[in-house]
Amino acid sequence: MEDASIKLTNLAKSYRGQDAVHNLNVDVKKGELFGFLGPNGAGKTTTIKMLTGLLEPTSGSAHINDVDIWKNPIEAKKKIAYVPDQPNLYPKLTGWDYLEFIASVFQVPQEKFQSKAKELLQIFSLTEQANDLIESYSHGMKQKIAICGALVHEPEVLFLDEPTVGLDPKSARSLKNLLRELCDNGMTAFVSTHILEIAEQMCDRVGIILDGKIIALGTMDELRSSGGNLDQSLEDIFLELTGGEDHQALISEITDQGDPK
Ligand SMILES: Nc1ncnc2c1ncn2[C@@H]1O[C@H](COP(=O)(O)OP(=O)(O)OP(=O)(O)O)[C@@H](O)[C@H]1O
Repeated sequence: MEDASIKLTNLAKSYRGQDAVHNLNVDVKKGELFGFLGPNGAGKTTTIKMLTGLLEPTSGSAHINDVDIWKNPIEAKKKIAYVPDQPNLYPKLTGWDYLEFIASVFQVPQEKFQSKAKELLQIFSLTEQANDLIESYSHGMKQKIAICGALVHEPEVLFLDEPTVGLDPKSARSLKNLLRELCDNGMTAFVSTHILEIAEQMCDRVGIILDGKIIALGTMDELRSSGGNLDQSLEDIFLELTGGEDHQALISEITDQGDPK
């Protein structure tokens, strides 16, 4: 694929000899909003950590806009932002100071920082709390300030791990709209989520990972037509591919057996 913004080539990780992620080969195009789905323990976080320079692959490579993140980490990390599912923030900084700190690390000019920070705080309804200490923020507010921090330096590629967990519906909607707009303007987003409805609504393409292997990759239409049922929802496709329906049947069986009626 031309213009791959994120390129995984035979990317693999094993923990103490146990394979967690097997030879992944995926290209995500510039400007694409890519959804990365999979059941618990499938290998999503392991993959994202390898792509963001936090976990060294056992083999293979990961490129961000043609820069190998493991061979040239500083250059690659200038291009990316990562919001983990449990962001590590500085509790004794105010929201504004946190954003200013991130912007200074990425050498964002002061004037640009000021307008970008105000815009992001406004989008996520945090303007009034900008001068409060982060330790006083709720879980959702912490999540939102972490997202603002990720976007304040206008990354070329954004990685989000479970971004809507903890967000209220208005903030989740703001995030979806903002991601769409940023990707339409050329940013690439790699988003792991369990919320299939969100992936279905907002992603250009999705990849489904199971036991460390990509088992489906494509647009919603491509996934539906490969399953032979054009009316299928992403939830149906996901459960079918990941064996969720079998588990569901098993759970119902056990529950029914335990039911005294
Ligand atoms: N530090 C570690 N040491 C050993 N095994 C690990 C480690 N981290 C993850 N694993 C294993 O690697 C596999 C993939 O885990 P990973 O956290 O990447 O999954 P995930 O898809 O992000 O799951 P979840 O949706 O539950 O967050 C799992 O079998 C997990 O037990």
